[in-house]
Amino acid sequence: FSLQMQSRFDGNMGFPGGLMDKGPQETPVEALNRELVEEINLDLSRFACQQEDILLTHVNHSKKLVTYFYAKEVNLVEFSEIEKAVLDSEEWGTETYGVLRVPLFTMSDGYRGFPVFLANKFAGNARIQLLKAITAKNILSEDEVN
Ligand SMILES: O=c1[nH]cnc2c1ncn2[C@H]1C[C@H](O)[C@@H](COP(=O)(O)OP(=O)(O)O)O1
Repeated sequence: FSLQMQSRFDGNMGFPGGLMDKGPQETPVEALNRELVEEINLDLSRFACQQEDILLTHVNHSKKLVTYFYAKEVNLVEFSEIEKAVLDSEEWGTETYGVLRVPLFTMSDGYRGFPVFLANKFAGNARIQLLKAITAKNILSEDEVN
């Protein structure tokens, strides 16, 4: 398994995505697909997210924000193509500062690998979203994550 995140302009780790445009003109999944093109140059003809890819909805009362988290499964060849396309995205170097694979293992010292990665700073609730994706997609069990 591999799992893609990005380093953001603000120094946080996060997932590609963003806010919906104001007004009724786009649904959450349409906004996501628009942001995926802007931030990671995703080929929507092959990899567009669908409503059924939704994993988590979260309400942030203090920020008056509802976040929707979608996870799309692809094979390793596709994953690699998606990674390489990021360098040609419109927002490379402005919003998107790096594309990264999350280390989905823990080394024999019990710390290096995934635990070290989790010590990063994450945008919004991206850390919770990451843990949800890992258990929902059966990459690690809840016990292993804990
Ligand atoms: O990966 C994320 N998971 C959850 N929330 C996130 C993530 N990345 C950003 N955010 C939060 C942080 C901000 O409150 C908003 C908007 O983020 P941003 O990327 O700056 O949005 P735009 O592209 O400017 O629309 O979401």
